[in-house]
Amino acid sequence: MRLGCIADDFTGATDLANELASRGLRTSLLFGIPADLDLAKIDAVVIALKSRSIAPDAAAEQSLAALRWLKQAGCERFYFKYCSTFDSTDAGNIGPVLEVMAADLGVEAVIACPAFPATGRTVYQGHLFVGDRLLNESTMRDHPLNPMLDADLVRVLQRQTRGTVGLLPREILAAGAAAEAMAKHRGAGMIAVIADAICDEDLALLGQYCAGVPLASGASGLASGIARALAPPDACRASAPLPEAGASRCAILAGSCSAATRRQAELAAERYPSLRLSLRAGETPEEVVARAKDWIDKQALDRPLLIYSTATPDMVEAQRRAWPDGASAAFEAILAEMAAYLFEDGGGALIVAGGETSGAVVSRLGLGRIDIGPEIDPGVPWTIAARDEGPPLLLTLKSGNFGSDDFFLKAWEHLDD
Ligand SMILES: Nc1ncnc2c1ncn2[C@@H]1O[C@H](COP(=O)(O)OP(=O)(O)O)[C@@H](O)[C@H]1O
Ligand SMILES: O=C(O)[C@@H](O)C(=O)COP(=O)(O)O
Repeated sequence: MRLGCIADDFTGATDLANELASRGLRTSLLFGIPADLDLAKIDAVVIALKSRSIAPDAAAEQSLAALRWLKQAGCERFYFKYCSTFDSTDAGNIGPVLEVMAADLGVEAVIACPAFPATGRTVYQGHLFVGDRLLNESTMRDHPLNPMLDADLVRVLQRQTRGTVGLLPREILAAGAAAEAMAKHRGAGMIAVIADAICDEDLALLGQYCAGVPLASGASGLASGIARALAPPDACRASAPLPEAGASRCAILAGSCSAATRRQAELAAERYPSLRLSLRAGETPEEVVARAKDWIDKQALDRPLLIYSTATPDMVEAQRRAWPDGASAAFEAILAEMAAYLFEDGGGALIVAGGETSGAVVSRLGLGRIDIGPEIDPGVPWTIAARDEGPPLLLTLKSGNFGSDDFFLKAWEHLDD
């Protein structure tokens, strides 16, 4: 049974592929829809889209194209991966994408569960917690693109869908009555059902149910539960060894303004040469790129460089006042140019922090697929991107809110092991 997955951003896609690989599924991670691919030895395919924060129609259209490609590639079970903090707005894009995928597969009552206990995301009575806080009381309320102001996921998803959204409470799951309850939801014509899960055992139970139906959705925690049901019980992690990074460049490019990345960047700035980016009033992104290139040219390349636009909510607000015309998109483009300047000709090791930022960087570098390597922290592996010419690029796409405070330091230590 081959699993076909669509992820709505690039860090989410590596997180998902990392979980599937750690359950023993031989997983291929593709950026966009490939022209062709040999899937002979592949158990799971993840297509990464940059569809989280685009217009809902475009997200639905791209996801449908990916779903059709996965079907034709022999996948029989499908998974839609979104953020464990349910990043979306009242317009979408979780609801519109779910509806279009469900319609294409002819299914109702799709499970939606963003729980990922390894990173503190749990769902209880349909409410999403980040650590010990409700979602709307967590730092996600200040996200620059998708501020999350409501923790009641039934309500949140209902605002994004035409069909009705229901709830599968933990009590029913724990009593082994999920299949029966879901049959009733399907009979009632529900489009999606938010499922509770507060631990990996809940996700294993939910995964057993989801492995038997065509479509499920959530973060990488539920995908791991599904992989657990699909993989042989004695399977071990299916990931690639890291090749030598070589003597070439190392850099951290951070565009995430999430709390974890702010702490990580602060610590790394004490250790490595660092450049904080900002857009002054009246300045063009090209001028910022030129300044940053000058700075890079003056650095020795024997230590990682940190280049970041990471900022506190107050700084983001001030930045938007100084540069009201799309500062977020501009920083994505600037960091993508930095990646191209440093890594276009292959080789080296690059960490990118932030989902949208990763999408911009990977697209600028023209990477088509990567292999999953060893895990650094929950949800964040090193990956290996083969290039047409020269040595591969070692790449980490770090979700904004993932990783310990010393993540950036720890990631390089992995390469020295
Ligand atoms: N100083 C800043 N001011 C305004 N927007 C910023 C700033 N720095 C980064 N951004 C933008 O914030 C967004 C962060 O999103 P993303 O990269 O997905 O991070 P995360 O993984 O934390 O969600 C990006 O669009 C990025 O360009
Ligand atoms: O599920 C998660 O939290 C991550 O896999 C993810 O999607 C993170 O997105 P960003 O925070 O935008 O990097």
